[in-house]
Amino acid sequence: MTDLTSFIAGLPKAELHVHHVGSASPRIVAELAARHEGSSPVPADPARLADYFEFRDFAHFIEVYLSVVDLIRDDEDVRLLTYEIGRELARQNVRYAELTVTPYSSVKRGIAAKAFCEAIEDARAGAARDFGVELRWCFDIPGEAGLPSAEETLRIALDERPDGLISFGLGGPEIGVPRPQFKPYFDKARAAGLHSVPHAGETTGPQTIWDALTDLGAERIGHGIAAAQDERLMAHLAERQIPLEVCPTSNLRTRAVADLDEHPIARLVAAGVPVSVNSDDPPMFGTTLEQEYATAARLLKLDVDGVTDLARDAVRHSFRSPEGKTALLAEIDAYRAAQG
Ligand SMILES: O=c1[nH]cnc2c1ncn2[C@@H]1O[C@H](CO)[C@@H](O)[C@H]1O
Repeated sequence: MTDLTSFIAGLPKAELHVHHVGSASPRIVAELAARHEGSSPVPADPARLADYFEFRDFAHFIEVYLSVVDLIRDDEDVRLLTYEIGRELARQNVRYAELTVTPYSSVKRGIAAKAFCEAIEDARAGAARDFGVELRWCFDIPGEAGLPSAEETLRIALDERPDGLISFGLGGPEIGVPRPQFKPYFDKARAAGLHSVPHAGETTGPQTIWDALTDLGAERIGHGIAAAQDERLMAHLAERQIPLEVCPTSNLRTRAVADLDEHPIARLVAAGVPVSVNSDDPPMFGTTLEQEYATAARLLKLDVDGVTDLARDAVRHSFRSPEGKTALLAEIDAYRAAQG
């Protein structure tokens, strides 16, 4: 196992499903909380954060998530947070990451859209220069904030159009937030050349995934684990090669699954559904991308070659340029070959 752990650590990787604020390190969260002590429920002591990040259910997780979002008050906070995410990804040998960013939440809290986009782009340039990691953005609609947030997210995406923006998403709760209502916004985002990557089938059943495919033109599905409850849907995803972005520990920690051993990833893979393995909100869930690879290796009974294939699949499912994909695949192959 130690061998596999160190193999995973050194493996060049792509991360396709990781949230911006959900990637803030405990040190940064605690620092921000200390700055706003008295006005925030978030503990200013990093040692107490683990308890704070203990979630009763998905709704509680979103409540806690938004309390951390509340700590980010200006574009300097955004710049620092984003740059530090780049550092942590690079530490794990992630070369390319699609980061889900929710501009609406920050704009609503008083950061101008232009300043927000400049901050993430500055961090993107800094992360490429200083850490050798390529960051790309998925701007997501926070589902709980409804259609006004969809309107505003689309407006920011199209008016600001930061260089790193490649896709349009939909996050937050699924219960009480039907996907079809967001169709007009996804239509416009897709017409403008953005890829469609909504969350679906994380906390509700397969119908939500069907809706994401039919109404939102999903090219990949965030989570999508409920597909395992529907043979026809799994066959459809396999036939069309529509990948799921699977985040095992997240599903455990938000209590979408009761036990990792009950996680449907193996059933999905057995049905031929393309999957990548991702970390979602790593410090909040007490995980890392490396740990997610190790967990997937255990659940899928993978050896070094199987884990290498997982890394390759994430690159293939990504929206990186063809040259970028070829280069990263070659780097993965060279790493595998050098390990004997
Ligand atoms: O696992 C997740 N599922 C859905 N949304 C999530 C998850 N992790 C973080 N967010 C974030 O929750 C906020 C509120 O909608 C959004 O910012 C979304 O990106």
